[in-house]
Amino acid sequence: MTEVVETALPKVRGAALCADGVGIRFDSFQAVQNISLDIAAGEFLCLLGPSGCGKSTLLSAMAGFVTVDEGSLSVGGDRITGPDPELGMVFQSSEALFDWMTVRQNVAFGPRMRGASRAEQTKLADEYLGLVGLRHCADRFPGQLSGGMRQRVQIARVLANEPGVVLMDEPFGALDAQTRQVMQEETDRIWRASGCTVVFVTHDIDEAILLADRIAVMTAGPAASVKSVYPVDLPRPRDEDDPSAVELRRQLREDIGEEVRKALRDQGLDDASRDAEEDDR
Ligand SMILES: Nc1ncnc2c1ncn2[C@@H]1O[C@H](COP(=O)(O)OP(=O)(O)OP(=O)(O)O)[C@@H](O)[C@H]1O
Repeated sequence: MTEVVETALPKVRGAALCADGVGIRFDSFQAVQNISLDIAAGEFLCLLGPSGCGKSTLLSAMAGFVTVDEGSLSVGGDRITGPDPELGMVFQSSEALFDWMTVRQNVAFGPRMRGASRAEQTKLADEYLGLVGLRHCADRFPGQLSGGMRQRVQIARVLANEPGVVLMDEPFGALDAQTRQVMQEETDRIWRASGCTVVFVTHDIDEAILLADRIAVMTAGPAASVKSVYPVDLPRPRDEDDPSAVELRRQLREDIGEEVRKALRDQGLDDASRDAEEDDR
């Protein structure tokens, strides 16, 4: 059980994120095309879609790491032209942490870079470590923590920059099933406490139903776009056995299954496509 320290953190106000007709190419390869999404301030949006459709590419463009070739992306009404303190990214791998720094130094890194005083750095780091339930680990090094704990440090480090939007690229993909479940519950709690807007990429339909306000399903690539957007009108914390959750899971499986089969057919893997169809039945 995570020991969560009550904090006096001000609610960080989420920022709205808007994609307007976004297209991204790698040389002559059109990865995504005509993506339009209006994500409200404080909303939790999950991006689901077949493997290789362009979820990470879109998320990286939202983070300002990848240039948009058509259309535009904006945060809080300002066009995204590169990395921006308003946009925080949590990666799948906790290798993103600095192994030679203590947990506290890792979380204080952003405030230090923006010139906060030493006392303010420590205060912010401890506040956010409290929020993710890891204040007691502040003096340890990342290598001394479990995978789930390292991911919580990553989340605290991003939140210490007080971004309006947190972008998460399959952050729990490398964790075992049990730790993953704990992290999903933690994410729900941390997101509500922080008030940030979250865009969360996942392969996992159940994870999306557990966390999202809305789920955007992408088509198979190349030139992937948004196929459908599902609101998740279920009370939190979510009950996966709620009949509405069961029905939503069925719809999402069908919707994504169609795209996976299309992708397999396009790759000439028709036998695999037939097998996938049979698995769905
Ligand atoms: N730097 C790059 N150069 C060339 N092609 C790229 C580059 N990055 C991604 N792609 C291609 O763009 C497409 C989308 O890749 P992306 O990683 O965004 O998909 P994804 O939906 O996140 O996949 P997965 O679910 O398997 O992680 C793929 O065909 C990939 O090969």
